[in-house]
Amino acid sequence: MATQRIPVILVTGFLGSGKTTMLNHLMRDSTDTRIGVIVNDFGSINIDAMAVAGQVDSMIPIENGCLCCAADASEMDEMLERLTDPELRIDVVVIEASGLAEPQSMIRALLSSSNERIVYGGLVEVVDAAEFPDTRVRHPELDRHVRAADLVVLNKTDRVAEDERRGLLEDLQEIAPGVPVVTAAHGRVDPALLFDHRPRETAGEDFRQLSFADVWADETGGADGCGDESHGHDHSRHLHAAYESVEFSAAEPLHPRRLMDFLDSRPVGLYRAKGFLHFAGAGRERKFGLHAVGSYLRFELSPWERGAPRTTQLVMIGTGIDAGTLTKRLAECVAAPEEEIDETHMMGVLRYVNETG
Ligand SMILES: Nc1nc2c(ncn2[C@@H]2O[C@H](COP(=O)(O)OP(=O)(O)OP(=O)(O)O)[C@@H](O)[C@H]2O)c(=O)[nH]1
Repeated sequence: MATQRIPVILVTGFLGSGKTTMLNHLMRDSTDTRIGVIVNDFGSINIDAMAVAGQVDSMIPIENGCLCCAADASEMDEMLERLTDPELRIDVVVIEASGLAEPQSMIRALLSSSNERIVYGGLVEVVDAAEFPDTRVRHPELDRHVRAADLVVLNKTDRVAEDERRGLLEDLQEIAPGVPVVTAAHGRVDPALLFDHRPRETAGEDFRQLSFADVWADETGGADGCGDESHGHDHSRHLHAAYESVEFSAAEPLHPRRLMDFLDSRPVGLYRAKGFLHFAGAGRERKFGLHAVGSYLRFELSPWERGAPRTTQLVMIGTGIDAGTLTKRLAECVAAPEEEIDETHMMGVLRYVNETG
């Protein structure tokens, strides 16, 4: 008899490429599908989980680390066990990996899962059209990630000119011949590309017949860059081996001008910053979502949740960043109670407010 198994889809992509944005779009656009989500944040404050919460049928956040390493098969199994509890009636599970995860390690963990209620549903790699050429130079291993994908989403096409977009499509075809690529702005892809609107009858058949050999095989010589002694991996080749995260929280509101000074002179190694800001003065009534990716900076405004504490929570991710200096500089952005802060102090911030966000 055919078994009805729940597809598990992996969403990977470098820091800030738009994974959470796409996930939120998918959830908004798939009201007839019950989606369970596992969100893996690299830092210890769950910014991504906060951005996804409320839209999803069930979610398990995993913070501080990279699922590709944290998840040996049994750990991954435990999380999937919870999400695939028949009582939750989940149709599809989406795992949003951290921006530094190794896709192939995650595929391997999924394929070796002993959970009989799931089936590997494929890998979606989100590519940041604006940043990819530079990021690829710094991290040639991204090519391997693209090759592991079943679908590549070339996101942020609104940030590149038409000829750049065409050039990127050609590059992606060269890197991963035959892997389908869809272009998107703000992660708006058709959910049907990722999952059926109703649960599929798999009859034991995988979405894509990936074998262990596929997962291990790679043009770079067979390794996926992951693996401890016990299964022959070398974690030092993982993207996240070179990155570190620094968290900052403050209960007291920030001075908007000092915060902008900090952001304008952020160290080059600080590639990604995200979180929520609580400003003193004219901006105090709104929650400012902060997103920095490379040189890109945006604030997304939203109301503070009723009854929720107004605080600042930030995660910064980069290479060669000095935690002590960053924390000290941010602490200096906290406004003193006697400081007068008016609209003019907010002007630097408002230049980066996302009108569509
Ligand atoms: N202009 C533009 N901005 C985008 C697009 N997609 C996402 N963004 C913005 O890019 C920033 C990062 O997006 P996220 O969805 O948080 O990226 P992510 O891949 O989940 O980030 P990490 O989890 O930190 O790796 C946010 O400010 C988004 O609003 C897009 O297509 N165009």
